[in-house]
Amino acid sequence: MKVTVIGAGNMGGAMIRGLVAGGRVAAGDITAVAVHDKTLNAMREVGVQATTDAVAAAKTADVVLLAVKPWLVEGTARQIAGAVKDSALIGSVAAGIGLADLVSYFGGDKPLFRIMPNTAVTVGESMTFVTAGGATPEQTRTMISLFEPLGKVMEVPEKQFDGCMALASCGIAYALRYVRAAMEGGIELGIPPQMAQTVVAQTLKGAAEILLRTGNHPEAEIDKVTTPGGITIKGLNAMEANGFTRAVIEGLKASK
Ligand SMILES: NC(=O)C1=CN([C@@H]2O[C@H](COP(=O)(O)OP(=O)(O)OC[C@H]3O[C@@H](n4cnc5c(N)ncnc54)[C@H](O)[C@@H]3O)[C@@H](O)[C@H]2O)C=CC1
Ligand SMILES: O=C(O)[C@@H]1CCC=N1
Repeated sequence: MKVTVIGAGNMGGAMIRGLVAGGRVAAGDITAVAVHDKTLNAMREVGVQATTDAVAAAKTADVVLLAVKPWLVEGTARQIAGAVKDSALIGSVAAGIGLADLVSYFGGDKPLFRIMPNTAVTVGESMTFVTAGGATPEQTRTMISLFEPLGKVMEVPEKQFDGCMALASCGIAYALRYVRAAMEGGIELGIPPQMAQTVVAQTLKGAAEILLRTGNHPEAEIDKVTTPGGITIKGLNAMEANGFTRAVIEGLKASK
């Protein structure tokens, strides 16, 4: 299977590295399309082919993934639309570009996908969403299987896509901002920054593992921590008095 990724920046580059590490596609069958020499060279170092010629790279591909900024998707799509094979799976990771947009660029007779990973593709722990349009179940399975080595994958209807993107693709930044805030609090409490970072990251990892392994509601797990009259409930109440939950909800709702 030949995979062409157009745009090898933060997300495209991370996906390519993840695909190579995932091993479901041979590095030599992956082509990165980029515009800058530095990016082309970085991609060649990963072992994939690299070119500036999007049309040529699209022509031979079984899967084409668009990973340019949203405002460049239409131009890039229209540039390659006549070149892609009829059977090629076409995916876009661009925020805000819907299936209807992709149909208008490529036509309605192609297997089209919206794909939304997050930057944890770099460590094989992405939360990736896939929405298919005009694709057979087998084609959808093929697209999903490409991303499975990069983390967890969920197929979702398009109406859930933007909410999922806010929770996971933007959400990884929100989780990291929590880490930064916690580190700053830890430093006030006398913990050195690097140590605070390790402590907070491991604590988040532990919290995430509890939820993923048990499926328990977070509040059930919080109850196990909050000793009546103890110190955790004082901390939680002080955080809520300062708008913690409200700030998270408003931030997610603003992510569109
Ligand atoms: N950064 C993230 O966490 C996520 C980004 N996305 C989506 O991924 C897409 C790319 O975002 P980033 O990687 O963050 O941006 P970026 O700016 O890091 O990468 C885009 C790359 O595309 C290249 N490019 C521009 N025009 C090109 C062309 N005609 N041919 C080939 N390459 C071209 C740029 O030089 C750049 O390297 C966006 O549409 C964004 O919505 C989706 C999920 C998460
Ligand atoms: O901030 C953005 O627009 C992109 C899409 C999801 C994560 N980063």
